[in-house]
Amino acid sequence: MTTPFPTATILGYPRIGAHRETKKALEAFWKGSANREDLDSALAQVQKANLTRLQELGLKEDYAIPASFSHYDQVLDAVRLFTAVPSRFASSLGAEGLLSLEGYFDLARGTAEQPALELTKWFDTNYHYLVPELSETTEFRLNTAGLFAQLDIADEAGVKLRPQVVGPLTFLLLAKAADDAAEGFTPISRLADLLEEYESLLAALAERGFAWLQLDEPALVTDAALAASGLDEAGLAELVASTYRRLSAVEKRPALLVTSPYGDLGANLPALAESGIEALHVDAVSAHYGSRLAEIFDGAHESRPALVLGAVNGRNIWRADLAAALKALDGAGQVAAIATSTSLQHVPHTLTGEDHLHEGLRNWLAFADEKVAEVLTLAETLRNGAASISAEVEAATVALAERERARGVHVPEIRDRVAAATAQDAAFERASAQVRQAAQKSLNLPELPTTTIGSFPQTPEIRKQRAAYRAGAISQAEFEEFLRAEIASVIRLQEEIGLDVLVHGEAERNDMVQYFAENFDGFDTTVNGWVQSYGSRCTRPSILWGDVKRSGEGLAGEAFTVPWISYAASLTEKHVKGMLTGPVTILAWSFVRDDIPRADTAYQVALALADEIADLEAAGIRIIQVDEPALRELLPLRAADQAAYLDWSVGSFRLATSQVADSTQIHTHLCYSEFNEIFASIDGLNADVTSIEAARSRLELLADLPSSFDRDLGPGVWDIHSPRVPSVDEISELIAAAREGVRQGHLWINPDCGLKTRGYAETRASLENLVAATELARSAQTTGVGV
Ligand code: MET
Ligand SMILES: [Zn+2]
Repeated sequence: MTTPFPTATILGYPRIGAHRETKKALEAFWKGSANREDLDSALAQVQKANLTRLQELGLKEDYAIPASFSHYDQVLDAVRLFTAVPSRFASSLGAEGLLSLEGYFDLARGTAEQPALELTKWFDTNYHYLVPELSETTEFRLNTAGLFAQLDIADEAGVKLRPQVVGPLTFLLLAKAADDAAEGFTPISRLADLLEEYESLLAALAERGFAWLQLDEPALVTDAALAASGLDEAGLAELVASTYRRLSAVEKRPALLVTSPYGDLGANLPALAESGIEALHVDAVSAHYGSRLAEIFDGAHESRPALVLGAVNGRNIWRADLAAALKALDGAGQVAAIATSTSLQHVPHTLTGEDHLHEGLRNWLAFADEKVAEVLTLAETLRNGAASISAEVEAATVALAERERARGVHVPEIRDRVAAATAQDAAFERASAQVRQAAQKSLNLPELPTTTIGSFPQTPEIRKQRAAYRAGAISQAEFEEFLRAEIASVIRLQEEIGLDVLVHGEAERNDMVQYFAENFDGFDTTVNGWVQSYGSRCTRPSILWGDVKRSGEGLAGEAFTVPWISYAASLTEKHVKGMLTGPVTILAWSFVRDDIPRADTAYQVALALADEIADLEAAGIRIIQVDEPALRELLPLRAADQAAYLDWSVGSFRLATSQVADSTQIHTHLCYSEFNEIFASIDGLNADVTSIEAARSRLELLADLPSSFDRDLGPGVWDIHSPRVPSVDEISELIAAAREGVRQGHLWINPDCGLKTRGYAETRASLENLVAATELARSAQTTGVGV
């Protein structure tokens, strides 16, 4: 264990490829248009290109580059590495009882017989991992094939890669009990068994001559780890200490680096520091360790791990304030290495090619490659002192000062408006639910009103026309003409089906957040700024860099959804919903400025939306939906921080929606959420009607609905994530369940989510069944049967 830890490193690098080569290779393989050999060679190329680039950038020390490539997901990699395969996937195991790459894809994507492992959010990021399913009989077995294949590719390229694996505690704390596990089984109860496999892994790596291993333990910065382990803070810290004491006691092993991205280790910090590991990474960006680091790493303790300071933000896209980073470095005690705070998997590859970005913006940014350079710059000071990087510090300081002064970053009128609005309670309040419900009787809605969530199928034709418009092949007028025809046909379809509250179908929107980014000041979009969401799926978040208002003249700017909604409304006697994306979701799915509190940005977005809502109302639209599918996404990992977040997230929704007439009905839509936590949020949002994803769980969530709940609710009765058409009977059953749970007169009938990923055939058939089932339920209600 004499190889020193490199002085500069990253916790992980994007694996989607600079031009999404990984995505393309995987999807071609899954489609059958490429064979395994094609896949392997395409992905080896991506990995080699990444290594070459990182070395060129300067990560040249041995073990500076982690083995962070993955064919799908890092947690699933650990499932394969330890053969932690649930029995329902037994047939995906190969002859030796191990998981091949093909079997690995079975777990990721599901098979004809088995749905995939559950996909869920990775801490408070927009990345999603696959949830391991364990039981008391899961037979762990070490299978190094996948990990070694990656290390071999690096060997060929002459790079000494640092093996990287999800740590044992995080693996078990993120896992869930398999369906066939005994009542009361908890994954963490398998720790001792799993550690045997980690011990074998250490031996196998030592055998191959690896001097370092990175074990990622982000679960140790969350309060969810307490619930998952059933321990209190001290109990968990003791478990952490004993786990790593045990691994450190393995005789022939690589030195251990334990990482703790996304937050504060709390009591687990001293536990890890005293456990015998050789290096400990802390996230010095999202945690404020203050003097706690210096107390442990002050140089007097020989037996302490090397401190790897995560000083460069790995998950935002802003250029580092190097002067501030130097200060943090100064206060941290004896720092052995500089790292990113998290893996760089959360940011795009590079700024190279993003030349169209607004004015100075490019100079304020750092994507993955630029962040590597920042890490190297800071690491330089470990050898040569702070003065050695004074030119770089100066350049960063100048860029930051320019950013602060740049046009649009600080718009006094917008700041004043937010300050004035948020100073009054009235800006967040509406009349009581009862008063509103009385005023909304004039909407003349039937019992059990039917509606959809907003989008209709985004057909290949729509995508083709949008691409033609963007490429300049058709004019704006031609494109708009096309969109109007599309809207007319969506309205006609809904009238034929007999839905009650109609939508315009969102054909003009490429994406529910980017569309707003394009119509607001303060945003910019990238051409190639893709980040992995899960597996081969990538998103291209917009960059929220300045103060926000609607684009166009004046502080209020110009309406942009109104022309489409009004056009749709002009084609029908029925109500057409105005459709907006809420402030929290706009923030959650964008890269957000780091120079002012998120709450302030959320309130700016809220007021821009309030302007659009006022214009929709003025145009005669009486039902307005503000979607907040991401409401819970940014929820802090530590309970102590959650109240402040809920205050501004819920507050910004209310600021956007509270200035309407009592007779205007505000809807919201929530999906991808933890159901048990959701009703308090729904109440807080103070919307009149909430549609919520529920079909897959067969409306289980209604069991948690408080009896005092007196708002309207539309639990989804059609799972739109699959192309299956639900029968009238199936929908009737769900409606019956919904009527048990929701107060009479307050139930809406709708699908789970928007229909943009569906085709028209299944959309029409499913909605017809939904309307038929609703009519059956209505007649049962009037005759008193089944109520
Ligand atoms: C992810 S929530 C989607 C809501 C949006 N209105 C749609 O129908 O697509
Ligand atoms: Zn949704």
